[in-house]
Amino acid sequence: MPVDLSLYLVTDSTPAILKGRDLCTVVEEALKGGVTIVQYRDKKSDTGDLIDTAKRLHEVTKRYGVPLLINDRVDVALAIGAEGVHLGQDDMRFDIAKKLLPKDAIIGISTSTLDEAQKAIADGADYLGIGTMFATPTKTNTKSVIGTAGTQAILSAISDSSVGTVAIGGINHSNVQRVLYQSQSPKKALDGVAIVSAIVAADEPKASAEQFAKLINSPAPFALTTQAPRANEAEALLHEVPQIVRKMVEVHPLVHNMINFVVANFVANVALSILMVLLLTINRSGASPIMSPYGDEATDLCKFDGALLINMGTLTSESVSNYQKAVKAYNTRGNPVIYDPVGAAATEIRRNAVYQLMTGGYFDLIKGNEGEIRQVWGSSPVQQRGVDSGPSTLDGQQKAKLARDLARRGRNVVLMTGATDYLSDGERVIAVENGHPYLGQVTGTGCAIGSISGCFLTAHRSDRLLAVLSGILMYEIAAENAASKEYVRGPGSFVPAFLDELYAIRTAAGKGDDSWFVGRAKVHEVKL
Ligand SMILES: Cc1ncc(COP(=O)(O)OP(=O)(O)O)c(N)n1
Ligand SMILES: Cc1ncsc1CCOP(=O)(O)O
Repeated sequence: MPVDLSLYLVTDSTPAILKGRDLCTVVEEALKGGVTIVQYRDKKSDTGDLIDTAKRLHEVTKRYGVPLLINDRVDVALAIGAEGVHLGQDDMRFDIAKKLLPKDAIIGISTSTLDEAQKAIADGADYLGIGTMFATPTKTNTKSVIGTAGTQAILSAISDSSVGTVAIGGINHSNVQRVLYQSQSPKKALDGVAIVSAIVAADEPKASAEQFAKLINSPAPFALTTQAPRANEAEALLHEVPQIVRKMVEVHPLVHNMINFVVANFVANVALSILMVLLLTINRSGASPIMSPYGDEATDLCKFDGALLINMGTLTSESVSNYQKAVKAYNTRGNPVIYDPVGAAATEIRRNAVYQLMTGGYFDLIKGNEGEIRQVWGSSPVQQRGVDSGPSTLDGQQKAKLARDLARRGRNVVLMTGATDYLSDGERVIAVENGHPYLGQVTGTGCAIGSISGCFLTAHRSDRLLAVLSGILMYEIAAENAASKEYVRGPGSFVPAFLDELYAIRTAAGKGDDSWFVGRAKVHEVKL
């Protein structure tokens, strides 16, 4: 019978985690809460004590009809008749363990690379413990931290195998749904998650396990199925754009901007031109919009069910923890989160911030220039100077592929901005050639796209790519209209004209007038 790996408890008897409590009592509480498999992992005890504790644990797990596996020690598993073992790469060889253990014993193998996974499958492992997912104080001697992207790469390469899979390392209530969602490859998903401290160290292990079981068995609040491309995808999407703009105007969405101080004023004005906006920067004054980069406020602000924009243009030592708090609040509620990794590759601190944010939360949309998107992908070969993209080294097809691959990896939407914008949800790739060079000469015009996208993602949740596309088109057509005014002579006179044109489109759309859009979109689908 296949083993239920969905909520896999790995024990730890160290004082920092077990906190002096009786291991069997803690495990029994966790079993009451819904743990489906238990691994006894104890690196310190002598063999005699290991056997005694394992025996007691086995009495408990048998009462709940849940298998007990022993970490590393085939001899202990044999001594107490446990259902199986979990072996690391440096433990007893699989073929020897297989020979020693009963035929139906469960054998799980730790894997952090594709080679290890393939070898374990070829040997006949029942399941793979894939990790380390995230760095964790519970095990500091881990070989590598592979995140959801590394896990997805392994799952994708072994999708033909029916081997069981669990992820391990740093998994807790706030990230478990994202781990399951973002690790998923098109043909193979994780069968479960392995947890140590979030259950064993919890004040109430039963409640903790119950909460995990609930989260594992319900879809991630931000989960959406990506749409398969239609025959004439670009045309089909364009057909829907005017109604999405009308919807956005009607819905009046709120966007919580954690934006850099250089562009805050401009972004606020852009957003106000198209809707009502909740703008967060530094001060609060009377009834004007709330101004704060304070992550703790997100717990209240996310209740408005708008979007969150993280724009790390003016990063400080406190920014990342504030962003993380806000992302957690919005992710938990399933509201859209946009990440604009401004200047991502410029400094070591920014590169680390990208890593921390990408591993710590789910972003519905990642929006950036070529240099930023390359850094997020993790392959930036060039040092970015300031926040500009720098000279491009990719042709159109390569840009489209990078946007597609990053979106596929994160199971979200990616917008790579430039003279041509590339937008992808991992399946469809759309190139947009609207806009005007003046946009590149006014600071904040790129950042404002993050805020605009937030409005559209809030108003139209069922197709994120279409939502973002509608926002870009409204924005870039407004820019073209502004630049064509005869009184616009350069970036200075362009800005007020641009705000006016955004306002004009919003007013027209509010009256059901779609004429602003007719024949204007310069959009095509990129086939890869
Ligand atoms: C389910 C599961 N996956 C991975 C591990 C890690 O095992 P290993 O690499 O042997 O490291 P130690 O647990 O021995 O520190 C695991 N125990 N369980
Ligand atoms: C045993 C093990 N192997 C990789 S990470 C890890 C520990 C996971 O502990 P936690 O769930 O507390 O992060």
